[in-house]
Amino acid sequence: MLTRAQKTHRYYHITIPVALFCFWTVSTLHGFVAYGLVKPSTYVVPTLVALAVGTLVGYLFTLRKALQVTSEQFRAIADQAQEFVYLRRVDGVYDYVSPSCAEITGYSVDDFYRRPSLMDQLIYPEDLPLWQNHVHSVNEGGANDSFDIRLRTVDGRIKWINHICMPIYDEQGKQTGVRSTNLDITARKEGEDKLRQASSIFMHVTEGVVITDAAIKVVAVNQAFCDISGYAEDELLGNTPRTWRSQQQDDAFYQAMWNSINSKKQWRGEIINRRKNGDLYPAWLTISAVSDERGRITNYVSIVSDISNIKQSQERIEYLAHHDVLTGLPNRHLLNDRLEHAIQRAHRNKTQVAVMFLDLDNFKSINEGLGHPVGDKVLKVAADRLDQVVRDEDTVARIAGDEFSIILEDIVDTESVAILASNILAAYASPFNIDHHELHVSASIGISLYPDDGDDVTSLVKNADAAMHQAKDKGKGCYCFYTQALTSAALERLYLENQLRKALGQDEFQLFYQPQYALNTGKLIGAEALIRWQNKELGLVSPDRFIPLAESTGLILPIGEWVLYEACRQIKTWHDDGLDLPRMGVNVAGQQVQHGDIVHTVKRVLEATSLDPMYLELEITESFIMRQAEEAISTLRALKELGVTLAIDDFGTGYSSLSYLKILPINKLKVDRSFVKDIPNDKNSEAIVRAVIVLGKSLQLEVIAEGVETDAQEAFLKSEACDEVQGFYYSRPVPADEFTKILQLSMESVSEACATDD
Ligand SMILES: Nc1nc2c(ncn2[C@@H]2O[C@H](COP(=O)(O)O[C@H]3[C@@H](O)[C@H](n4cnc5c(=O)[nH]c(N)nc54)O[C@@H]3COP(=O)(O)O)[C@@H](O)[C@H]2O)c(=O)[nH]1
Repeated sequence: MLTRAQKTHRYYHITIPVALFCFWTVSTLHGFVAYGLVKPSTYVVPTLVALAVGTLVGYLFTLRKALQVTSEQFRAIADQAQEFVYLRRVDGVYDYVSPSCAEITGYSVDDFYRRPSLMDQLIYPEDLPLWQNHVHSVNEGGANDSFDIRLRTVDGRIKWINHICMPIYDEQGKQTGVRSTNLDITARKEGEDKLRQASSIFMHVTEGVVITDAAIKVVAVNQAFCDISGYAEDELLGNTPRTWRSQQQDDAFYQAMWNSINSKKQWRGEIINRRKNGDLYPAWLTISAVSDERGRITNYVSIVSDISNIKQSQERIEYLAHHDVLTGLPNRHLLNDRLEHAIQRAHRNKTQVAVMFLDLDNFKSINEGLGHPVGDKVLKVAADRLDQVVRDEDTVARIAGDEFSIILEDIVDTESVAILASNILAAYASPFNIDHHELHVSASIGISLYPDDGDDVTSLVKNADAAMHQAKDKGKGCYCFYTQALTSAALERLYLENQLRKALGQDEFQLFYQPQYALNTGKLIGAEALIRWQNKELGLVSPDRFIPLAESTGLILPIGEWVLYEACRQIKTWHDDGLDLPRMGVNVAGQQVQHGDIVHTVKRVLEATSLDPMYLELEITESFIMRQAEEAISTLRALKELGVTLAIDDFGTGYSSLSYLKILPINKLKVDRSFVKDIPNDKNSEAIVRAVIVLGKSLQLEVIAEGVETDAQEAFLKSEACDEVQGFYYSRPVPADEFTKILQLSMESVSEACATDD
């Protein structure tokens, strides 16, 4: 590779001898012509001058040759150098550029010769201030300089170089340029970066890292491990992992661990370690063996994660998955597990297991009437009382809402189970005092026995549930053992429920209307709307059969709303058709009132049907009103404010409190038909009916007697001055078209009576 100077002066060594020879020839010829051949001075002087000049030139040539050799040696070295070497004049022109410039920068030697100061243009923009400083200080006569800097190669890559720069001066000490070597240190820089990152990770990672040598002596630990273990770094360095061993793992554990490390170069798993303060903690540990290039293990790197929190969360999740949060009792899953095991044990030991299914009787009223916080407290007290009655080895579980289940193992005889059931009922006998409320909570209990009533979890729980429903049907607050007959009853109930769910959508309901009359005038004063269910498969289903089911399944809400709408629509239609009906009585189930939406529902229905509220009478059962007296009052008042009238249905059956009767916003008492039925044979019934009529009068309430079937009953009621009557004696409940005829007849008789009066 030729430098720019070599290229310029490559023919000088021929030019100078030729010039000397010309000088000697011209001088000698000049002497010969001027002084003649014989005179020595004519050729001696030029010869001496030529010899002297020749000697001097020869010396200079030797000197130059020596310089040229040195320069060629420099070039040879520079050409071979890994570094990119250049000589640059102060004006930026390159006198020499080594070939490795192409490898480092991507630009060729000729690119550098052609483009002065090319190096300045390659500097990475962020490093330009550093470079410009350097150039400035070199130009200002600065000394040698060495630093790392980034440049951008021809294809846009960034490379790190170590730049060494020395100023070049002429004989007068004036700086003529610079000599520079540039070593590509990109790989080293990347290595340093990686090392820095690794070191940063080592120091800051939240997992503990322990590095041992091949002899398993700790050579490095990070801060995280010191935090986890409680040891300071210098307490660990030089020691072995025995320092934090917990002795919780046996020899076989360590044997398996080392087998894995030796064969797979790695082991990972859970381990119990001991902190410096003696506490044990679970850790997730990964140990990796590190080998040198010859495959010899040089170190072991352990990564330790303290998983105490994860373990605690796991245990919490496990607990929540198997327990009821409110009461802390096992939930349905755990109950099923335990029952499964109990059955297996009983099977092996030829013993019996009893399953009790317990449902609180009036919990819904409390929960909805007094609010869920009170309901929650009731459930807790109910759970505590249960827990106190059963044996330690029995399982008490809360399986849903107000339903609990108890597993009794190793029972000697069914009598002992019955005694326990009685004890549970007795435990609920005393009132629950919650938030200043004295609440009376009873329970219904169903009992099934393994192996007689089922040999698996599902059938035992299902049969205990069926027995519990039997206890409810028997009047609540009692217990029942499962019998085979209950299964068919439960199946029928399920079938009925499924049909009932579809009934509204399939338009299977219809309203019948039963007339009500003023006893002293015989005038039609109203009608009671009574629902009928015509099902394709079941035929006509009595409300006595499906209303309790609708109430227990919550279906009473949509069904009740449908009844309300249909009754209001019908009376409005009659009115629009000019048929006079002063009042329409509609039965409202307790749940509809408790649900809290009844006021809005009634308002919405009245608006939708454009019925004047004065024509609507809501009949609410006495038992519900008295159970929920305090809570019901505000709802009844709101209903009254809408303009509707209110009647207490089935009066006489629900232990009315006189104090409540006085403040309830009601208009009418409806004597239950069970009392009317026994008139005139039963003096007690007569006395009750008489008392209700007197009570109604004293409270300025109207009294209607329902279930009137005979003229004797009517005569009795007349003699006691009962206001109104309803019953088969006058008419059975009839469909709307038949009732239209009753209405028309009634209007005709009224106009006849008016005509007679006239
Ligand atoms: N929540 C709702 N309950 C309703 C609705 N429709 C009816 N019911 C309740 O179902 C029970 C049975 O009702 P039903 O079979 O319709 O019986 C009513 C009358 O038919 C019957 N009655 C009337 N007069 C006589 C009679 O002289 N003798 C006799 N043996 N029975 C007679 O009484 C029932 C009306 O009772 P009541 O509502 O108490 O006035 C019943 O409890 C209904 O309340 C509904 O839409 N929603």
